[in-house]
Amino acid sequence: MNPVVEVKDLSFSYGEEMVLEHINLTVARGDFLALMGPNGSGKTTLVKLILGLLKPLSGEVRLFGSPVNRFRQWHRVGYVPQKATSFDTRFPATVEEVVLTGRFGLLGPGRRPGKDDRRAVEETLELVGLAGAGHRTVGNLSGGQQQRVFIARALVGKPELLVLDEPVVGLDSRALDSFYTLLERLNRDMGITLVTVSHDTGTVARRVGKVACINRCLICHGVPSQVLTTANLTRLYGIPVRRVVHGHQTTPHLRS
Ligand SMILES: Nc1ncnc2c1ncn2[C@@H]1O[C@H](COP(=O)(O)OP(=O)(O)OP(=O)(O)O)[C@@H](O)[C@H]1O
Repeated sequence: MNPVVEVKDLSFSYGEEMVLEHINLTVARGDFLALMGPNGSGKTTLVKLILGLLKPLSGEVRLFGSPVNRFRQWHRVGYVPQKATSFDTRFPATVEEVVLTGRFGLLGPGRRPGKDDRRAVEETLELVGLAGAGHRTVGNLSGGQQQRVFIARALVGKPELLVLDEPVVGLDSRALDSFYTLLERLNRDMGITLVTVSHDTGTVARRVGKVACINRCLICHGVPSQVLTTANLTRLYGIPVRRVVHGHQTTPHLRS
């Protein structure tokens, strides 16, 4: 079976500035992968290349076995972009309306949403813990609830791959915890392959299956307990980093 994502010898620059160099990465079906790295290390750029939103300088991206520039089955992919929740809070759309837009790819141009689409919205809101919130205005929800609305929008088309860029910015530790519990359910119970960008090394170490550490190059890639070593994290962040062991879990901490 084809991997869900294959990144082969991928390089990219914005003009003169090289942002990614010779990245090789494979995401298999059922993986829960976090892309980690300091600010400006190229994580969002890599996500955009994976989704075909940017064109590589060299190298290749394949989605479900097809070169991304020829890939057309976008209903198989859900995407929550970095700034999904930073909109004007006076924006009048309801939760249901926003989530319903996630069905448009499946519906095709000109077709109006029907009963099945509305049922899919209801089921997805229940899945993300927002049952009964369909008629609320998105701008009046908390940051964590808004985050779930945009995840619901990405999920409502029943994707096989969900890509999330910095999904936890601004969430407190309780919201963060329940957010990762939701991601684990999507991954484990529904078999959705997940790729998420994260800054939070502690949570990542505990909650995801694999990490890819990026700072222009791929510094390391694999199971968190094996690759988030003091040496790798120090290479990644360019400053000394220590590992703190809690029971069986190893949590890396940045030291300034
Ligand atoms: N549209 C753009 N034009 C020019 N340079 C850009 C553009 N977008 C990003 N960059 C630069 O490319 C580099 C990588 O940016 P990118 O957003 O991919 O990093 P990141 O790891 O996602 O950062 P962060 O963690 O801060 O979100 C940075 O130096 C950034 O300034």
